Amino acid sequence: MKLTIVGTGYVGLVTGVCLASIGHSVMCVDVDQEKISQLQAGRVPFFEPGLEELLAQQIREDRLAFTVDHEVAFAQAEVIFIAVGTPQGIDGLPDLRALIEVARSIGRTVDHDVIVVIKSTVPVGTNHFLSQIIAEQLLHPVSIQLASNPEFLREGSAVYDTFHGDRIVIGAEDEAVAHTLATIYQSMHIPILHTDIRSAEMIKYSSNAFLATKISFINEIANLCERLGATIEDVARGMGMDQRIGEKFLRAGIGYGGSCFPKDVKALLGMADLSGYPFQILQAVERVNRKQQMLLIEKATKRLGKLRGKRVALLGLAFKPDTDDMREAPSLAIAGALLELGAQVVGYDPVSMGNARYFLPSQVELLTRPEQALEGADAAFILTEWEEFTLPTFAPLLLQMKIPVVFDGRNCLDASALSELGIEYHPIGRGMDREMVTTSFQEKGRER
Ligand SMILES: NC(=O)C1=CN([C@@H]2O[C@H](COP(=O)(O)OP(=O)(O)OC[C@H]3O[C@@H](n4cnc5c(N)ncnc54)[C@H](O)[C@@H]3O)[C@@H](O)[C@H]2O)C=CC1
Ligand SMILES: O=C(O)[C@H]1O[C@H](OP(=O)(O)OP(=O)(O)OC[C@H]2O[C@@H](n3ccc(=O)[nH]c3=O)[C@H](O)[C@@H]2O)[C@H](O)[C@@H](O)[C@@H]1O
Repeated sequence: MKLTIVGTGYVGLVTGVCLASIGHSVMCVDVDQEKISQLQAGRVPFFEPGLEELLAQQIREDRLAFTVDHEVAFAQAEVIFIAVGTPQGIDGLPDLRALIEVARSIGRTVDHDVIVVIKSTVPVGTNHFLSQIIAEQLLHPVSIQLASNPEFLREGSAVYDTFHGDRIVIGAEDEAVAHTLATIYQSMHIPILHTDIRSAEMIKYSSNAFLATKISFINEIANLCERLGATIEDVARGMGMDQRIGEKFLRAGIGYGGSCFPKDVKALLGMADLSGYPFQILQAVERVNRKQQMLLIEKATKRLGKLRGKRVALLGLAFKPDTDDMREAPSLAIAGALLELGAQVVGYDPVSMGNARYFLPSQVELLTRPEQALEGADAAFILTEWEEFTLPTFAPLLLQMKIPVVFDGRNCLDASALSELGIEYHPIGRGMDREMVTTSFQEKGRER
């Protein structure tokens, strides 16, 4: 089919490239001329494993093209997918300006019947709202039907996720529209769930909010494990083996970040608020996440005393490995808090140094090699579980520190390798003082 994708961010580009690779003819449009020029030259403007190879192949095989001209992009389209950003607005709710702009442009431009699919994550009711905007702008007597098709890919494994998704959700009021969309994805052999539009919009937010809840929950269990002398990895494994719980998203750490969980949790809280329903669990999820981001600072202060004047090396700045995305990365809150405490902050990341310079305060010194960041440091914070930190070649670099003390916010280092080198290691959720906690707790019981 002839498909158009509006917006060439993560979702738009990955969707466009993947749909081209299963044989559709795809035209991508973006307002960012520089991005489009890069894409036309076969370059992906962000770090995403496997995407550039697939992009180049689709361009070569003439199934994928790019433009900044909406008229050109819409001219042949049978289905238009909208995947523009819906960033958090000043009131905490998603900013829908880019979507509204695209809806107006579709209304003014399209001169044939077309299905418009909203892929962007949007508050419940937005599809309906956008269909009104399109209708207000229509210059031609055509039928434009809307559908919701939320996206569930993760950055860092976006291409894999697109071909191996657990489900494709299609929100459409019209059976024929749902059928056309199902046909587009047919060769991916992924289960398709057809719902009404509002439920599809809600599935996206509830899924992200539930995953964020899982993370805050396991982080609180980890904090308790430290106090009660248990080990979070064993606890998470034991919980996850119960298929009703599932093993995924039970990695304790310094909290979730990224362009979606923080914003989508806020948006769902905002929607609940506007409808007069206090969403108490989700309020706690957000609070726990904010607190968890400060955990390494608490641990370092306990171990080293006041951090004023101390040199702290932040290793890993992106919000997770295999991406250079710095949006809402825990490193931002941690660096800001350390600077406020008067610490000297240095940072290193294998791929996100360019974005890090743009997102982090200028007082944070960025160094191009981990050993440079570690040299003379009083503390090292591991903030992203990049593979290079887990290799045997990494641990000896920690000996460059003033005193080698590591606070691992992702529990990704090998504790026994560090101990052999005489490096002091502070992971998350691994209780050390089992005896003391157990006896004091049991003694209390005996007293009763
Ligand atoms: N990043 C992710 O992993 C995921 C994002 N989402 C959702 O998908 C949506 C898009 O997210 P990202 O791809 O991260 O966004 P992004 O911010 O990386 O990219 C958005 C793109 O839209 C373009 N754009 C803005 N206005 C435009 C217009 N009028 N016409 C054409 N292009 C326009 C921008 O120039 C930009 O290239 C958001 O709603 C997000 O919540 C959903 C699942 C995963
Ligand atoms: O709506 C979105 O944009 C996307 O948001 C997340 O994907 P993403 O943000 O790319 O990354 P995740 O792998 O989900 O990680 C998010 C954050 O949670 C943290 N995390 C994840 C898993 C875990 O067990 N523990 C944990 O702390 C990560 O470090 C990261 O900071 C969802 O996983 C996707 O399904 C969804 O499409």
